[in-house]
Order: sequence, then structure tokens, then C-alpha cells
Amino acid sequence: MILTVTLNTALDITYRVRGLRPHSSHRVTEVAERPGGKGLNVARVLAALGHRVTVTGFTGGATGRSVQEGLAALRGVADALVPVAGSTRRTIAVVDDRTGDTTQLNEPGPAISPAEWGAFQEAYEDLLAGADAVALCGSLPPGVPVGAYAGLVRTARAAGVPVLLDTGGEPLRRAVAARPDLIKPNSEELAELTGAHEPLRATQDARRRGARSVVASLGAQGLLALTPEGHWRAAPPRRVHGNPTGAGDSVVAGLLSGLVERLPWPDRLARAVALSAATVQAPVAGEFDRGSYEELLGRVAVTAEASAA
Ligand SMILES: O=P(O)(O)OC[C@@]1(O)O[C@H](CO)[C@@H](O)[C@@H]1O
Repeated sequence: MILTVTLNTALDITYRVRGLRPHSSHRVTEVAERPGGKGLNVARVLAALGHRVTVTGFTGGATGRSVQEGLAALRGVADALVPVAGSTRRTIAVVDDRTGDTTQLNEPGPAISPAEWGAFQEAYEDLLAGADAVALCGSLPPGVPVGAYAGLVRTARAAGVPVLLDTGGEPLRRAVAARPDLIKPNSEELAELTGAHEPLRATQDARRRGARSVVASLGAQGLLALTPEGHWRAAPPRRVHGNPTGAGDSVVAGLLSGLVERLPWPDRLARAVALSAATVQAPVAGEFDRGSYEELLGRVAVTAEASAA
């Protein structure tokens, strides 16, 4: 079983509009609602690839019930969310049909009490006992300590479960020092963590800070991976257009599935790039266009990176 942790779960709402203009009102042409927050998107992609996944994090209120109803309808995803008094947040992606650009509005999430945080940590330790790998994904809701991910990384390592981390800012900085197996920052998160703006340098620096492997997502240029087994770049064969929300979560799903299937790194990276591009071509986060995934998979260019230290 693969465990994904989404402390700040969300009801993801995707609106499509014909031309988004600030200071004006819009007619929404299409609305989609899905269970969201990064780890839930990762779980949906993993389940579509045939993996057994358990999701944990917090759930509360009417939005939390909608998220759980959405999860119940999915094959291969077990719900181990921990109930809280507050309400699960909504995150809104507005897709402009004219330009293809997406604007994201993310609510902060419910306030988590110390007792709720304690209950989560107990549940997490129990779930790790049955996990082949764990992914810690997304922002922290108010009330959860900024060092939360550092603690969750240490617990996973103590349990001997490989841990992948996908977050940013201070929670990332603290957790990297706890030596996660893998982090997947984007360019901005990497620059914020290291102060370096050149991706190769920043990725090397992130490893020196404690991450065993770093896979940096560089948008349309694909991935840069520095690992103890080797260093690679992986790029899609062409630029894809669509809704990029959740593309990073599909990278995480590709890397995690490759890890538990013990694929060689170049195959993991090819899968992650193809899934990510196929997610951009799907209308909502956490889904991917299977036809384009299969078509892209064999055409991702994975090249060894000679200059990495
Ligand atoms: O606010 P966070 O936790 O950083 O990100 C939440 C979120 O924007 O990320 C996903 C895309 O990666 C969306 O589905 C989701 O709602």
C-alpha cells in the first residue's frame, strides 16, 4: 500500500470562463468538483495506475463530507482521513478558455487544535506499519506546527518507510534537514530553499541540505534529477497546452509508483514526465489523458547529466 498525506485537504472546484478579466463579472461555462489537495490528487493518479493507496490528513464539515463522498467512489483508494471540528477548505482553479491560462485561489484551511494534531500523528504511525512508501504533500492548515513535516519525515524513517516530500517554504526547509528520501520542488520552491536561481546549482544545494534525492520540476523543460544512483534530465517531446493544475502531483505519482515497482531511475522519470504532460491535457487535477500518457511515455528524452556533483 502507498500512503499519501494531505494535511490541508480541499474540495477542488474548477471553473471554465471565456476570457478572465479582473474587476468584471463572468459567466462560468463549466464547473467540476473533485477531492483535492495535493496528496489526494497523487492518490487518484496512483489508483488509476493500478496501485493500492491509503489517504490520510484532516477532514471536516460539509466540504469534508463532499471530499469523502468523492473518495468513496474511487476504486483502489482507502479513506483514513482524521475528523476535525473545522471545515475542509475549497480551492478554486479558474481556467480561461481563450488563453488557456489558469488562476488558482486557495483558501487557508481549518484551524487544527493540538489534540487534533496529536490524533493525526497517532493515526499516521499506525498507517506507516502497512505502507511501502509515503508521500507528504501540500500546504499546512493553520494550527499545524511549521516543523510538522520534519517530524513526519523522522517518523517514516524510523519505521523504515521511504518518504517523498512535496511542499515549499519554511516547512520544506525544516523537513529537508530531517533527511527525506526524495523531494520534488518546483523552480520557485528550490530558489526559496537554497537562494540559488540556477536549477542545477540549486538542486545540488538541496541535496547538501539533507535530501537523499532531489527531482526538480522545471515546467515545460521537464525534470532534473540528482540521486545517489545518478543524475538525469527528462523532457517531454513537445510542449503541451491545457490546465497545469495537478501536473506536479502527477510527477509525484509517477516517481512513487516507480519507486515501489523498483523501476530504474530513467524509467521513473519518463513515467513522471509523461503523466505530468497527460495531466495538463486532462480537464482537472488528479486525472490524466490515458491516450496521450501512453503516446508520450516512449518519447520522453531522458539524458544523463554529466556535470552534476
Ligand atoms: O494549497 P496547497 O496545499 O499548496 O495546494 C492545493 C492545490 O492547489 O494543489 C493542487 C494542485 O497541485 C490542487 O488540486 C489543490 O487544491
